[in-house]
Amino acid sequence: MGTWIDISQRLDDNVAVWPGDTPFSYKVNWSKEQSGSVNVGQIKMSIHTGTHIDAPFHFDDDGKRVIDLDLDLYMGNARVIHLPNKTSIGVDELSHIDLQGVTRLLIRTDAWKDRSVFPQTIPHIQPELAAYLSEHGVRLIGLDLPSVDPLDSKELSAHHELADHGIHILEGLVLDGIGPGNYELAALPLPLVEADGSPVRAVLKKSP
Ligand SMILES: Nc1ccccc1C(=O)C[C@H](N)C(=O)O
Ligand SMILES: [Zn+2]
Ligand SMILES: [Zn+2]
Repeated sequence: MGTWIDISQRLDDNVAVWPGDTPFSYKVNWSKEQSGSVNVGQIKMSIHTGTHIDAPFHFDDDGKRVIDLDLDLYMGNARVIHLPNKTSIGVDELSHIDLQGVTRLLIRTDAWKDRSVFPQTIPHIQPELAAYLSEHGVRLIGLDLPSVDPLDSKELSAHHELADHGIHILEGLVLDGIGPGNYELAALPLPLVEADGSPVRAVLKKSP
């Protein structure tokens, strides 16, 4: 036992939230005393808090909602790579890495140091990387960051280019201490019918 490693952010009042977005809250809305039998909780949060996936509807009004996403994207073999101290991540940063057979690519940047505060700047994905990754068969990109674009971006070019190349986005991973290599990943979205994304519980298991 204990072979699955949790790579998700914990969800409590300390979780960092996109500036201006809905704060996270959990409360017992109907206590055992009130109901006579059970504590019944309620959560309120932005979908883009903690470890989550973006559905294309997040940045495209005509894009797929969470319920339309292929679950195979979020379960199966994944490659973890370590790219610390970058200001951005593009083809140059990945040129030394053999992506043969990599469907799910998780990038550990270590750039978000104190996860209780929202970062000021992050290394972003260069939009041109999308075509390169799709040529190599990548269908999911995951990062230990709250976005694939610069935090002040309005165009969200990387989000759009990735989606246009059939690459789905997993954000807010915790990859501290995860060595580069091959793993099994599970990070399933909730069956939210209309949503623009979903919180996930992301876990990794080292492949033999
Ligand atoms: N939560 C937000 C609130 C307001 C404005 C943007 C956002 C985002 O999350 C966008 C971000 N670029 C993203 O990676 O999805
Ligand atoms: Zn998001
Ligand atoms: Zn995003």
